[in-house]
Amino acid sequence: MTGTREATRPAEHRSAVRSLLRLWPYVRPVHRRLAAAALVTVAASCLSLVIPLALKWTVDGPIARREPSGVWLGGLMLLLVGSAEAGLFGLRRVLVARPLARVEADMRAALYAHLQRLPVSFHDRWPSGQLLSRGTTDLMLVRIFLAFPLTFLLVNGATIVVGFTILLMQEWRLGLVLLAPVVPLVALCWFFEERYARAARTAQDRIGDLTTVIEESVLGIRIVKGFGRHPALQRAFGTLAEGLRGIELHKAALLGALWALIMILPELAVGTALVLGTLQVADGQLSTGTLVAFLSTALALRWPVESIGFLLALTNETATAADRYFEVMDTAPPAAREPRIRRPRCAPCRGDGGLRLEGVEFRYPDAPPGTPPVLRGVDLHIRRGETMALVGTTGSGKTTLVSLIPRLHEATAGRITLDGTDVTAVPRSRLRQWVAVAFEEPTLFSASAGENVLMGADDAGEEDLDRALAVAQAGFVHDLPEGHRTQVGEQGLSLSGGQRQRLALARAVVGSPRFLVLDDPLSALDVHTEALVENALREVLADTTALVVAHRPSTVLLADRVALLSQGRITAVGTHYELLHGNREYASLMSGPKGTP
Ligand SMILES: Nc1ncnc2c1ncn2[C@@H]1O[C@H](COP(=O)(O)OP(=O)(O)OP(=O)(O)O)[C@@H](O)[C@H]1O
Repeated sequence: MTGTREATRPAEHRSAVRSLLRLWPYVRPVHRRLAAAALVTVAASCLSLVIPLALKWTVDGPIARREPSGVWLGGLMLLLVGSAEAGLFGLRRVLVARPLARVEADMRAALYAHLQRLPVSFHDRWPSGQLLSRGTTDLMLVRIFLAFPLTFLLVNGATIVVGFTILLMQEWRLGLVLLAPVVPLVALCWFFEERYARAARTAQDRIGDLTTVIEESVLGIRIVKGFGRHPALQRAFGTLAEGLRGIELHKAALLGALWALIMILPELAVGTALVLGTLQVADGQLSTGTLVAFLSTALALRWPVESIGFLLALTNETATAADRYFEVMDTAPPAAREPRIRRPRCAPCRGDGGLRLEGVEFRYPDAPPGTPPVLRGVDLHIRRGETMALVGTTGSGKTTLVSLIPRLHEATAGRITLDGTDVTAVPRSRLRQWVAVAFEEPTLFSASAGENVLMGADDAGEEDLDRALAVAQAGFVHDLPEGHRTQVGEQGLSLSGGQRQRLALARAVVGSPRFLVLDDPLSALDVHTEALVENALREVLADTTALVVAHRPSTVLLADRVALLSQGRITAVGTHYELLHGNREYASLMSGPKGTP
């Protein structure tokens, strides 16, 4: 269902640090807050190292001298240090919560805006679940990393350095014993990093695949139920989920092994230091207080050392999340082809009015190599104010051709002009104001019926809405419980197919566009409603240059002329009756299998 797509291709080799550094532009606005939080955390952690020193002072001083008042003072010191430590950790949370929510929101907004700019061909290639998981789970990982592992990697690193300095100053030989595991631990982390990164990448990609499957089965629930496909889908989903479970177990095994070794090596060192220290105390080379302080410091360093394992794991997962995020962000919207400077072949404007396609060629980017382009050498001129029907066998490239006009896809050769202006020379925002589209598959959004229609024009008001609903014969909207303010549900699924098509048509005509591109927009209507829509459309189309993909004679009759698309080229242009009598392929298309027009 999801297949091997460009989206799920893991990066060959990457550096976690380089991946994380790419987050800097988003973190920069809040870096002072994060730095303040890190400083507060360092202070809190260092305070925890003061506790063993207070213990040493109490053991070697008041306890050894049997002074109860001194013991109370030692207790008070410990209480104050502990309270200050707790207060500082609380302050850290306050400092990071708001700025990090900002970072996550900004990254998500940037991703969403970028997805809107990316061409349809990108969305054809990327499964929606992969994009969803990158905009949700991956960004959540980034926020958690900035809030917790990043600070604690720095803070625990600083605590370890300060702690070992104190240990070496107290008793350098015992300090070296505790430092001994550092070399094997570094080697271990290096070994672990690469393996864990690979597992983390696979797991995060699988989550994207699972999201795609869930989304597809929820959106296609009618087909799933209608064909009784739920057991098969359940099995397919189970296989994917089982695969993810296996990868998560592999990650847990890697993390478990690393954690065990990270815990055991320092414990062995502490045990050795305890034995050696006790011998030194027995020989009178070391005071009891110093040994207590030494061991308390060593124990206080347990958490910073032990936490390195899972902090590295979280860091790795975040680097993977950052990679996945930037894979989308790095996909540049295709640069608009420069319009070729050409002398118009006919008198300026007169011949160039309307919609003109010259030598247009198109090949889908993911088409198998060696296959011919879907469109090649397409020449077509629709005069200003004219309505042209586009007819062709199924799969001949009609939808592809009309999608080139509003630049949903970019023509790979040739040029398209609107009233003499090359479409590639017009900013997309203006192009979308000039050209309105409606497709056979009407797409509605989770909004009210009116909002769905008004999406077709920036400045349209209630009057335009009523006119557009009338043209599209979408009067049913007024009978909905809350009129045009009624919510139509996700993808408009609370409406019938014909109702959805009429709303999509109303959206196309609401802005009275100069150019209208309709891809078989009446296919779901009954004959009676289709005739009413056509009558109303005729009025709209009188002022508009329109290209209408048509399969049925009734839709073709809307048009002034008809163009026949065959084998990727326009092979005939004329009125419906001219082609019906003069072109066999057209006659056969319009008459159906029995050959009766
Ligand atoms: N995203 C895509 N990637 C690769 N090939 C595609 C893509 N979309 C369509 N095609 C191929 O392009 C060809 C033309 O498809 P298109 O949808 O334009 O045909 P059509 O004439 O509109 O068909 P119909 O009348 O059935 O709607 C088909 O062979 C189709 O398989």
